[in-house]
Amino acid sequence: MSNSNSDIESGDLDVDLDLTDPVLASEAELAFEGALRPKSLEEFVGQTRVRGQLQLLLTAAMLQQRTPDHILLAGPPGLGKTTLAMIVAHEGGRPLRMSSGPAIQHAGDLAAILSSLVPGEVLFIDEIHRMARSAEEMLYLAMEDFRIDIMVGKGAGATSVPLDLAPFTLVGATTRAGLLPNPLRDRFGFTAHLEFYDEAELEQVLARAASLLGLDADREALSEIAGRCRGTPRIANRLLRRVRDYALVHPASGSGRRGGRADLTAVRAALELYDVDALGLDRLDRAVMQIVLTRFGGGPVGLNTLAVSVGEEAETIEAVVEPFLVRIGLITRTPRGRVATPAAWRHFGLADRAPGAAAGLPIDDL
Ligand SMILES: Nc1ncnc2c1ncn2[C@@H]1O[C@H](COP(=O)(O)OP(=O)(O)OP(=O)(O)O)[C@@H](O)[C@H]1O
Ligand SMILES: [Mg+2]
Repeated sequence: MSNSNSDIESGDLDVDLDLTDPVLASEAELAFEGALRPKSLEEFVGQTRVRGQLQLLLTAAMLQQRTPDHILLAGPPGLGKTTLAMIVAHEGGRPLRMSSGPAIQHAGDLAAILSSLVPGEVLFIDEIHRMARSAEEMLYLAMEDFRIDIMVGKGAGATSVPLDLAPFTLVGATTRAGLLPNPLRDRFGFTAHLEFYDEAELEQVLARAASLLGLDADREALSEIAGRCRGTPRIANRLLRRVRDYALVHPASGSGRRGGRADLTAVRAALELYDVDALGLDRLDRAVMQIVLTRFGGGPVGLNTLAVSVGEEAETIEAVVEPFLVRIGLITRTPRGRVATPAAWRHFGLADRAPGAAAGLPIDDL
């Protein structure tokens, strides 16, 4: 936790803000997210490679007046998958139908959606790895031939009736591309792998959001938030909103725009209050790291053991917490489990307890 000259003690308040779980986000947060979503590829910040690839695919389809190929968007939560799906529809002037894997639990659920698509429609299936297996098989045929077979009747008298579908573009999103069966993955014409954003890109995301919120935030303030949002635009926007709240409640001297004025002091105070440390680790990240470091002496620890120890789903640890911890070099994945790096021991002020420290090795040599 960084020092701040705030007069607020974060320990006095029981604030439990989940910065990563979209399911726990309040409706207000979701409305806020929607309002900040870029509407075109041009407005979409960063992911230069994916943007170029998508642009080419969409433009080629437009030139030939056909529906674009199916697109799979893969990557950790909050990096812009839903936003890109909406952009694909918007850029081509096509209607968009939104569904999700957990909502498709029977082949019939999918048949109902597919048979009601209009020509050229974009069908977005979020969390596509959670779709029922029977629906997955129906989707193979639908993606390839724009056709499905509907079973009529039961038992020995059952027959399958083919049904032609309107040509459509499937946009699938997944945080766990590895869980998709190969036949499904292979039927996408293009897979976009979204990467975490760098700080310069996050500053752009934040500058855009601040201006939409009418918040007057200086460069230093935005850069501080950018360094603490785990490479994730959703978290950047959410932290910015907390900073905006802080700026409204503690107006700095001098003028501000309608949404208030935020400087470095306000950012540090707000983020300290919400328990976001200098690296952007939140409570869950820190809980995971503490367990690896203190209970398991730095590891290796298996994913399931870790999940049980912090009382979280293994899936959350694997999809939400771990990719970031690996990316910033606090843990590494080994065949025997997760292992803390020297940087982790240092960040948590435990360098003297690191394995080998007693032997007098400098921590960087461990
Ligand atoms: N490249 C970007 N430029 C600007 N804002 C972005 C960008 N990517 C994402 N955002 C913002 O981040 C928020 C989250 O993005 P989005 O909902 O698309 O993420 P997601 O990948 O679908 O996450 P999940 O896996 O949780 O569904 C949106 O409100 C959007 O405004
Ligand atoms: Mg999404």
